[in-house]
Amino acid sequence: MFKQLQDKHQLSILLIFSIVSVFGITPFIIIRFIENNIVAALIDLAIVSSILTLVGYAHYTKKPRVISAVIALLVNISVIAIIITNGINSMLWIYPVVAVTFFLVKPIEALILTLSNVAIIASIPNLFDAIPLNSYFTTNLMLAACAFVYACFGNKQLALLAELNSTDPLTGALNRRALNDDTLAAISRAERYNSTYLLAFLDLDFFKKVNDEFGHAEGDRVLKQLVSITNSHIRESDKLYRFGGEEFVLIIPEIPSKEQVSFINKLRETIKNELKTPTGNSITVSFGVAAWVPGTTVASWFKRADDAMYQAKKQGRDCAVFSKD
Ligand SMILES: Nc1nc2c(ncn2[C@@H]2O[C@H](COP(=O)(O)OP(=O)(O)OP(=O)(O)O)[C@@H](O)[C@H]2O)c(=O)[nH]1
Repeated sequence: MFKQLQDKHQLSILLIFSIVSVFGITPFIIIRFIENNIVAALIDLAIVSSILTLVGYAHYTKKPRVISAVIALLVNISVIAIIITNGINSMLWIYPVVAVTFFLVKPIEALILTLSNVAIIASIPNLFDAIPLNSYFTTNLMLAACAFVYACFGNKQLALLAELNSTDPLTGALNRRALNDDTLAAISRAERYNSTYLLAFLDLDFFKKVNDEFGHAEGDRVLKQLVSITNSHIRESDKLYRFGGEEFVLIIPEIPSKEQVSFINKLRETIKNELKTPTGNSITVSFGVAAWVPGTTVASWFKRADDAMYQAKKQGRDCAVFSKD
């Protein structure tokens, strides 16, 4: 989920960056041709066309992060090339390049790239005859420090947004939005690799009684504890989602057919042994389970698991029913 949000965010940044680059650099291509500074004009032309091609490619492949890193390298190398070619006249381009580098790659990578670039430019002979070297260093380091702090802060905000976007606030389980995305991803993965996947509905038995007898706050505690128990008995690749109310969904990838029934029943028994009312009575869970089969859609998968859940409740609860469809 975080990766998806980060990719979307990065694609938007790349789009804005390409528009700004075209409008910012194109006039200089014309000016340099008019001034007969052909090398500088060709470097600018190469920069703009490379950025447009790379940004287009990032949108086409939906893989913006590698492309962002390539563009960061490209603009940093280009600014060195243009300063070597044009001297002090192109010196000011270092500032937008430093700033944009922090939008393109991780803050620490941007910092390393920027410091290396600033140092390389400082070593160009005769460049600092006209401007003081200490001002050059100070202004660039100030800009890099501010951009670094801002980029770290932005990354944290994005991670928080992704968490809020995908997590159920009461229990900390993944939410329905994440479930829809991950079910689609599971189906395409299963279709591509023909791998085994289980989708299990978990529903607390007689949960209304817990609320009625011990109050809603106690009901909330039970929901949280169910999530905590379940999460501590599944693998990291197995994911638990709150479907709504006292109903949860587990997506379990790569589980061999002969282990499926025993895994689900062991989990059911564990929950029964560990999840208690304040008076010490066990709270049980029913399972409705459907394995991925070729031709499964999100709707058909949920329906098969839901039908199996209906059977589990009908059979008296505290049991697991596997869909036979
Ligand atoms: N405490 C608490 N209760 C909730 C929450 N969401 C739903 N519920 C309660 O969950 C109960 C669900 O009741 P039912 O659908 O009758 O299910 P049940 O009592 O578990 O019965 P079976 O599923 O048939 O075994 C209702 O009392 C809801 O108020 C929640 O976030 N917190």
